[in-house]
Amino acid sequence: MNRQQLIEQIKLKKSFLCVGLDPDMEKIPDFLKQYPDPIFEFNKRIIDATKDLCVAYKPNSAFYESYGVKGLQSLIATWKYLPTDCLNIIDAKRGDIGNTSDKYARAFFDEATSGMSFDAITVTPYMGNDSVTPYLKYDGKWVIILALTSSVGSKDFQYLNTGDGYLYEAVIKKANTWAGADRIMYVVGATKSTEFTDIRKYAPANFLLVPGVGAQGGSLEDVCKYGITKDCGLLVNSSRGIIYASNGEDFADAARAEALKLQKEMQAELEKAGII
Ligand SMILES: O=C(O)c1cc(=O)[nH]c(=O)n1[C@@H]1O[C@H](COP(=O)(O)O)[C@@H](O)[C@H]1O
Repeated sequence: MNRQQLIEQIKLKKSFLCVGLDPDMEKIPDFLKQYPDPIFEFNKRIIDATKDLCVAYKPNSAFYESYGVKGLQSLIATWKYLPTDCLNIIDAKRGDIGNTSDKYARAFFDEATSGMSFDAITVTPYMGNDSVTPYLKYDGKWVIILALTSSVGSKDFQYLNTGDGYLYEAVIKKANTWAGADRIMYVVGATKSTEFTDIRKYAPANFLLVPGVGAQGGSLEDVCKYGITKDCGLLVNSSRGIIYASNGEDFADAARAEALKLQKEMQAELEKAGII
């Protein structure tokens, strides 16, 4: 899905919600465990219940890899099931030397090799240009670079003063030279909403993937106040707040209710910004 298609979906669905698919066997409802692939069954029902309310899905690879071969099978089945009118993001947070990054890019972008071809991947920029550019060789695919994360640990490195601003600012300035706003997004945590004004100085047009609302306590209103652009420019993710709204038989309905609450708030923000 390209930038224009993403913007169209945001306007059509009046939403910039990304649903995080972080399935955990200890948290999914017990009755699903009778199915041959409980994780896929869980995801399938979450997707069915939310697909008209969101514009993106983000499976986090750790929640699949931790179950070994079976987990990867669940991830592939989930990727195949994701609706084509939603951007699908693999949250893999990879970063390695060039030839290794080539392999990671194949793992997540090359269906003929791995059985999966996501639209976008999260990557860590720490190893620099040659660790990121292999993903950009895939036409039309997005690279989502960690800039300022929602985590407490963001202060350890991302806020280091380089003498010319914070390290996270240097990351954005440098990554902007690798590709434009039609190929690169940045991760900025919702818990860092006051920094959005600063980030918009360096990334005025890029979409920002914003995790951290819901379970981590970030405010959607503040994110929009400082981060929204004329094209919206935001994909706000919630994982646990939606998918674990209930662990009973009603889990999909409960997930829908939480997604609907966020979609309504997003609609109001899009109207306030004059986007719809
Ligand atoms: O890259 C991410 O998606 C990410 C970056 C970040 O700074 N913080 C963060 O929480 N995430 C991911 O976003 C999701 C947040 O999940 P919830 O806190 O349950 O909504 C998890 O999959 C995290 O790994």
